[in-house]
Amino acid sequence: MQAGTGREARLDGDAGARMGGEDGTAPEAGVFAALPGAAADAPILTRRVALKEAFRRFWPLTKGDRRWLILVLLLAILAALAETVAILLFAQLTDNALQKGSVSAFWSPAGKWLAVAVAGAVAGYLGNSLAAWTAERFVMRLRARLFSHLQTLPPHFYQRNRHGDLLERMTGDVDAIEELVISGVVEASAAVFSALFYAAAALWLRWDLALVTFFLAPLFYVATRSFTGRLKEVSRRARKADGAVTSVVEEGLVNVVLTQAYNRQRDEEQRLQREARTWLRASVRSARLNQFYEELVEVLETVCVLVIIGMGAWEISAGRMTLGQLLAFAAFIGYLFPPIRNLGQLGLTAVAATAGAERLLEILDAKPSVTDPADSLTSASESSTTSPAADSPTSGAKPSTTIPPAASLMSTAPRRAVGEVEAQRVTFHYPGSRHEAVHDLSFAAGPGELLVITGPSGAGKSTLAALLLRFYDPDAGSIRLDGIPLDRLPLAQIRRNITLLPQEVLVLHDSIEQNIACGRDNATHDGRDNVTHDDVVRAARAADAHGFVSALPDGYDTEIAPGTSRLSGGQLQRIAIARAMLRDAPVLVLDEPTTGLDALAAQRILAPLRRLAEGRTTLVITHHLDLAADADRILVLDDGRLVQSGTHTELLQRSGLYASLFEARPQARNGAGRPPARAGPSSGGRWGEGAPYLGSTESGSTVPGSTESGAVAPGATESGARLPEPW
Ligand SMILES: Nc1ncnc2c1ncn2[C@@H]1O[C@H](COP(=O)(O)OP(=O)(O)OP(=O)(O)O)[C@@H](O)[C@H]1O
Repeated sequence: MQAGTGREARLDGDAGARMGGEDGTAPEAGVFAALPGAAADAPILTRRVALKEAFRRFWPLTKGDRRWLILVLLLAILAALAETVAILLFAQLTDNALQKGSVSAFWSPAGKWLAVAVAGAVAGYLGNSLAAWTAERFVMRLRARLFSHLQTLPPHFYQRNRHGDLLERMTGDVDAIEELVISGVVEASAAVFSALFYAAAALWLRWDLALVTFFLAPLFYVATRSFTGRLKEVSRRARKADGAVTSVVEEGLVNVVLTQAYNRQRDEEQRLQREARTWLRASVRSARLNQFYEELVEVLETVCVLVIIGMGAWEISAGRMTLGQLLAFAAFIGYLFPPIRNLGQLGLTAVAATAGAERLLEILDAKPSVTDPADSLTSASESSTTSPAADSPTSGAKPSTTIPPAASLMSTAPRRAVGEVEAQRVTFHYPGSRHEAVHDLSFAAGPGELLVITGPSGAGKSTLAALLLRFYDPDAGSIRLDGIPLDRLPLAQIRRNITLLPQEVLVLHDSIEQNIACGRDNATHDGRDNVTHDDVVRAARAADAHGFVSALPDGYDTEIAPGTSRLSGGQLQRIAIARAMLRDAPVLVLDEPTTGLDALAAQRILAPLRRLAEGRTTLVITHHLDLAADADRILVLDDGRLVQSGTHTELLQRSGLYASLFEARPQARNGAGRPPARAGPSSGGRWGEGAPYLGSTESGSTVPGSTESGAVAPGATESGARLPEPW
């Protein structure tokens, strides 16, 4: 509940200018001044927000706590009233007890003074405690609101905005808004009431002297006004500088391995120093401005006090005033200064907080790229008879020929889809980019089918995965699940039925058990509502993860965290497979499941992947063409277009991109380009199961040279040096 000087003291000079360009953060406003809602398409843009608008946008968050705010105000009024009465009692004591030297005249006013002081102290204590509680609740609510909004924003929003800056917005800027909306309102109201009481008491004592003093009040106003503009600018830059420093620190921590491996410590330190210098300049400038303002107000107060004492001396000498009255009058005027000074300071704090408001509104105004369809519940019956694609504004596709009854999928209740996936003439470009990442792409896949999607880097494979999960809607064409366009399905329903295994295994900061359990919907971070330990172990066994997890000292309770995982890439991949097993969705999208794994580790995840894919519609995005050999169909993409489709054998027979990619793969370049034979009945299925060097499985077969615990057996290396054959 401080008037904000402490926070501003951390602010900076010219961070904004730098951040606009080189370091990839939000540019200054000017030509970039953004329309509300446009921010998801580009780095967050700065839109100037007036104090009134900032207040209007955030005030609704106080709903539910407004009665407490009123109580805080009443307590503040009570405390100010107690202070006023105490000063009057002090005047009484001076005149009746001190000046006359009468001890008997001391007790009554002294007793009253003590009672009033205690009442004031209780009111002050309760008021401040309640104010702090309300303020923190506001902060929690605002942070939750921001966090939940951030979670709806599309992947490119995070690619284009620095995480550190977003973190700073979630912390520093949220605090600034609290100072504006809660502390600001409470302190300003308390200051107004205190000022009114003291002014009224001063007028009551000597209205003529009081009026003379009040004439000096505009001086305070002028002083405050002259600082407002400058402080707002410095605060705006400082908030950005805070974000830049946090970003550099966060990126430094994430990239610590790169930093150490490439001896980049000095570069990183210099980067931090550059941002810190910018922050330092703003911080010092802000502190100087605030201090200058404080000192100016002190001088003005001294002028006022000297005027009062001068007038008081004249009045006492003329016998028109007692010493007690003069002291009380001086006290009231003296007490009047802090609330007035507070009001001025609060004005500056509020102005500074608008810089934080601008940064938060930029996030809140960024729109998710996709939302739940408004009519997903009501249109269930209609969608079973006509093609919803026909009237979908985003769809340029022809109506689907067969639309199955879809009511179950259209409902928000978790229902299992059959798993028919169909893309119809899908075209898409990323927001802010002119290049079409996917162009006129069509394909279909059903349960039990394995589709491999391959192509050179940048061909649009991962984009297709993003479209399938409906992170984005196509610009033209449609993607359907069980015949229903994705944009007609609730998002939760799509993601319940289509599981994505992204390239990079995503890990929660939690136990391995929870990292697997979170695959099931509503399995909370710390609760296991609908997942038992046995479920987790079963999934881990099927993913060939149980062995190495059990071998860890803390087993399933072993804590892992993003970026600091104690597990190898292959082990993490198997945790992700166990998670997907538990999720048990009818459609699977595997984006480069073997990325970053050496040949042996890649081989070890094939069997669990095969078990995972069983009976599901599986789309595997991969450069790893040995995975493609057993696919039912291979789609070859190039520059967003489908250029070839067929089985491995068919595509090899036709010369074309697939054959070139297959020939160019590392194993082929090493002179071992023999395509793996399609698994026959004896080998038991797809993806090389039954190959002699296949990784160990929970059923007990063991890979030569490797152990289930992840340890490397004698004579073999993790890099697969002993791998007998290319696969
Ligand atoms: N967020 C984005 N904003 C703009 N363009 C993007 C974005 N993400 C990808 N692209 C572009 O879309 C095209 C397809 O990218 P995509 O990541 O889908 O390729 P890919 O085939 O998965 O590549 P890789 O095999 O290297 O992962 C590329 O030209 C890429 O530059």
